Amino acid sequence: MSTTATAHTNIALIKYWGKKDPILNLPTTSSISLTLEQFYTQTTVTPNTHSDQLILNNLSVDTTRTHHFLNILREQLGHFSPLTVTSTNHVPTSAGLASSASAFAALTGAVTRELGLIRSNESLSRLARRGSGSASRSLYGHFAVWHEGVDDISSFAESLHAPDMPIALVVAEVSSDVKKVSSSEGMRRAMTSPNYGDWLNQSKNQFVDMQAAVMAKDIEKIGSIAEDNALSMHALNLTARQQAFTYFTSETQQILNIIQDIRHQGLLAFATIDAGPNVKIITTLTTAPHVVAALHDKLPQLHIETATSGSGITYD
Ligand SMILES: Nc1ncnc2c1ncn2[C@@H]1O[C@H](COP(=O)(O)OP(=O)(O)OP(=O)(O)O)[C@@H](O)[C@H]1O
Ligand SMILES: C[C@@](O)(CCOP(=O)(O)OP(=O)(O)O)CC(=O)O
Repeated sequence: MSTTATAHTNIALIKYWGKKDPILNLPTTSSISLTLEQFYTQTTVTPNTHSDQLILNNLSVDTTRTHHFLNILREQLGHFSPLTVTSTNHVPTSAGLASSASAFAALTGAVTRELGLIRSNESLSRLARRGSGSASRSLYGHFAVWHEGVDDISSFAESLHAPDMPIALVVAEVSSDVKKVSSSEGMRRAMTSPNYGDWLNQSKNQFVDMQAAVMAKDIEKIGSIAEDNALSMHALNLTARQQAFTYFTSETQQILNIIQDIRHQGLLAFATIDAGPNVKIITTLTTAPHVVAALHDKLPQLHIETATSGSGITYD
């Protein structure tokens, strides 16, 4: 007896970068994301008689975070026996490409189904949030919104019910090495920046503007707001009072410069960056090949993949 679920990663256009409650994973801001079709996690859970185990990409790996999360699910859903979690990430792990988002969404779905429970995606999003905040948004396809909320009940994600649009995300993979500063630790440091309060206010306005841009299918506006939001998030890391840091490498900066150049040449291209050096370029389906060509022209070795809007959680 086993159950399999597949969830796609999502890229935040309005970022989650700070926790008002680290135990419940309550964020300091509401966030908006785009789910990606080409990057996903497939997870199978099988009961065993020994202990929780995680087999990730065919390797037996450290189970601490998974075990901790399964215990939260036991608390919330009722006791269940130890599980062998067999998971494949079709996305680099721990490289700021949101493997934890698809991972914890898929795990939440698989466990709930295995227990024979039928829960709404909203309720699953609240559970997934406890594993990794960004996972709350990965239950949904296309554009999702995670409402920051004030407690466990009110902090959930839902679909934005956005219209279809020809949006694409060009992922420039600078490095798939495991990052040195985890998202949780990065947020903790960023919150010590003297600019953090201003960032919260700015994010509130950008959240409203982003929703309007998404509903208007205005990809240029979506890109422009997302780039502003992301760059100011990374400015917090640099200005942290405690252990200031950056996820940027010289290649990250080079890619940002190329994006600026091609934008001046008239191409629709805006950058967003998460907890790692990789750059995701928001563009249109027809412009994406030109963005890829411009990047390869200057950086021939760069690993690039183009992603499109993806679907919500599915079960086998
Ligand atoms: N398929 C999986 N099943 C269970 N746990 C996973 C899986 N994939 C990743 N994880 C857990 O998530 C951690 C990676 O999460 P982390 O938030 O640090 O990085 P990320 O998700 O790649 O990047 P981001 O900060 O953009 O979300 C891994 O160390 C592992 O504990
Ligand atoms: C920069 C981000 O990608 C941060 C994601 O952080 P995580 O969701 O990985 O953090 P934890 O809740 O501590 O697991 C922005 C975002 O996805 O909103």
